[in-house]
Amino acid sequence: MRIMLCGYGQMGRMLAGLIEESDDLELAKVIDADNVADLEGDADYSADVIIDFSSPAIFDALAKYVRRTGTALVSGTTGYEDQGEAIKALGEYAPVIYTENYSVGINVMAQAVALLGKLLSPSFDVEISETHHRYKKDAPSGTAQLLLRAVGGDADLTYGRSPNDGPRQPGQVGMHSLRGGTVPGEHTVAFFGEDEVVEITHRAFSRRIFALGALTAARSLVGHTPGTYTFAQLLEDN
Ligand SMILES: NC(=O)C1=CN([C@@H]2O[C@H](COP(=O)(O)OP(=O)(O)OC[C@H]3O[C@@H](n4cnc5c(N)ncnc54)[C@H](OP(=O)(O)O)[C@@H]3O)[C@@H](O)[C@H]2O)C=CC1
Ligand SMILES: O=C(O)C1=N[C@H](C(=O)O)C[C@H](O)C1
Repeated sequence: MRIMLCGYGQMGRMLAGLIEESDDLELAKVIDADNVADLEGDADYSADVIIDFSSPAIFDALAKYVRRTGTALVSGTTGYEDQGEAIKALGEYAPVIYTENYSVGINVMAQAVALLGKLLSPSFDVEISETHHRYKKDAPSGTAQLLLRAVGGDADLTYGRSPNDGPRQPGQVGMHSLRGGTVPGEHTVAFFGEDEVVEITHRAFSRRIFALGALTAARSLVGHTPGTYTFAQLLEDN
């Protein structure tokens, strides 16, 4: 399977290493900030799939390429205003998957959190916290927003605490971001009740889980007709 990588940062380089080590994968092209123009004109790198871990800034050029060539797209880039909705719309032209997190653990945690939200709301207050490495550009993380959707939170009611905020308002969901060191990604959803707390945490010990998840999605996506697929659907193929 021929893979075009968009973004050659921490994720892009890890994916390139895994492609190099594998027998069935081949690197067709690398697009980075300095050669985005390579996507334009009549360029076609005969890739079976594009894997994108870059920046929302690439979206227009990438979308044009997908519409023109119909190449399957696995996208994990976060920081989009609309959390990937525009990427998902490319499903009209190619098989597409967008998720803010390609780990199996977060996929299952989102389902667990949805159940806890249903069982514990509205009497329990919900707070979401995430910790990432010092280089991460966006906050809150895409995964924190995925978990907020899962727990049934309303984005208009999210807040971060500051000194004069006063008491916590009913129905609000706290979103808290910590940045430092080399943490690949930690997410906690806490449900605070009267004299009790339920917490569920996912810790990534390496970016490898995201890269392997993206490759699993890519292998599965390539056999599909145009459309938008979820990570859960593609995992079922394995
Ligand atoms: N869904 C998931 O499971 C995961 C998602 N992510 C997300 O993936 C993205 C990348 O993460 P990571 O690799 O750690 O970040 P890095 O900052 O290490 O890498 C980003 C790469 O994208 C490049 N880039 C920046 N702007 C553009 C552009 N306009 N066009 C093409 N390339 C561009 C950067 O180039 P340059 O260095 O020259 O600026 C860099 O090579 C982030 O949004 C992150 O949140 C990360 C891990 C897992
Ligand atoms: O930037 C990262 O590193 C990560 N970003 C994703 C996010 O924003 O949720 C996924 C993972 O947590 C790592």
